[in-house]
Amino acid sequence: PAAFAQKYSPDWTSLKAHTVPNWFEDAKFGIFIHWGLYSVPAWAPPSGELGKVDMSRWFYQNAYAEWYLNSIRLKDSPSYKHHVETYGADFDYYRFGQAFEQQNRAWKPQNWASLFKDAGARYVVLTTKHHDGYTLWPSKVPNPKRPQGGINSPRDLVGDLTKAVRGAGLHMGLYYSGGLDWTFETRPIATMGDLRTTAPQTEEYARYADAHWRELIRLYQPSVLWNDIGYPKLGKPEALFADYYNAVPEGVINNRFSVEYSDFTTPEYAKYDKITPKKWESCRGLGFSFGYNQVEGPEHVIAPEALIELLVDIVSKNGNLLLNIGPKPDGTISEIQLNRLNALGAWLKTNGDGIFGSRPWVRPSAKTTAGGDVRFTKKGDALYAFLLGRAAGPSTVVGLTLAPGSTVRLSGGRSVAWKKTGDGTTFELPANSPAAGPVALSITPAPAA
Ligand SMILES: C[C@@H]1N[C@H](CNC(=O)CCc2c[nH]c3ccccc23)[C@@H](O)[C@H](O)[C@@H]1O
Repeated sequence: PAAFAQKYSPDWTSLKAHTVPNWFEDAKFGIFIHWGLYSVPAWAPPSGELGKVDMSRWFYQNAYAEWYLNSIRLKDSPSYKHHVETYGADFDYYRFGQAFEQQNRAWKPQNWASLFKDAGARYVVLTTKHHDGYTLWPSKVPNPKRPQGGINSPRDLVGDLTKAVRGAGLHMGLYYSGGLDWTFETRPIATMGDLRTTAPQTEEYARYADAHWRELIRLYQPSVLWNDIGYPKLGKPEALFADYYNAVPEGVINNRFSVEYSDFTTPEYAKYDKITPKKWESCRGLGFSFGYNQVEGPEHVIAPEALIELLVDIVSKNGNLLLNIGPKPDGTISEIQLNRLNALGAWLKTNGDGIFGSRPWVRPSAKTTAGGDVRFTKKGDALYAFLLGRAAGPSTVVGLTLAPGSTVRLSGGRSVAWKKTGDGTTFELPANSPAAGPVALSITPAPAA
């Protein structure tokens, strides 16, 4: 029997030999899931997107519903007011565990797996422990701050979803809040400075976080290590990374372990504006929150067309979109979130050929003479041009020159007439684009530039 090469050793030179596997490059679209005790109150002021709210206000009006515990520790926050009115001032946050554990008994993970598959997602990343310290798997690692327990899900939510997601042919990744754990540090965070000083740095916590990641890798062999908001300085990420890659050769590691090394970067409610050679993944909620927020309405949630255009833009620049869903405690998903997933899935069903398995072209974008936006991807000998907005009728893409005899098709196969003009190439698009979202054209052979 071939000896299993223990290929990686715990040093950066060895780890740098790891390359981003094709499955992650090809995947383009993943589903993030934030599910936990915070899903019970499911309440946050929809104050705006991260990056669009002044940091001096962000923590007091935190739009992230998964930050509920911190928000109710800030006595002049809208969340504290809501908490007192709804549960009473002396209702301890961790008592939400009873409702969460009772309600998720009804949850059927295969329903999520088929929903995400139909949406066109190729991988899933689930929170295993968020900042509140509650673990979504029955961890055997004792929490020294909770000797009496009550911080671990009795049901193996992580394992149940992993099995269902892999059964549907998707990759399974795991999120872990390495940087913050509010069972170790209970001081409220009102500023970015507090965020740094409340990140637990004891040897005890570093051992706890390392042991948790190692338990998760041993139990589930996740395809993605999605650590969040930093890692304790006394933690041993390089040893963790080497053991992880030896156990999961096609695994990928994100850039939030407080070390230089990563397989991919993780702009949050943000994206790059040009082709970025290092693999990246943009994450965001459908609204302003990752955890389910019951007060979010259509005015806070990204529109279907904007969501599809966001994915196309990110893919044209070498990124993936990790789109978050915030489920209710019983595992059901709100109508508006289902609506957006279905819109994206419907568009990808017809137009996904130029998305999945594609790579960036020589340039990511162009304009039409009508001022419309165009995004490019390349796959095999085809160039794909996505005309954003409701492109219809004769549309001229500026600066694009096709070789004579090139074939142009709409996704789904219908051929499209084209001609060279002074500005570029004019395509005779159908008079009205049937479904929402960009018109996708495949052009073979792909022009050189
Ligand atoms: C996927 C999201 N990641 C958040 C942490 N984000 C980051 O560390 C990068 C962006 C960032 C920098 N400083 C912050 C302060 C508050 C929230 C986000 C950030 C988490 O706080 C949030 O709850 C959710 O899990």
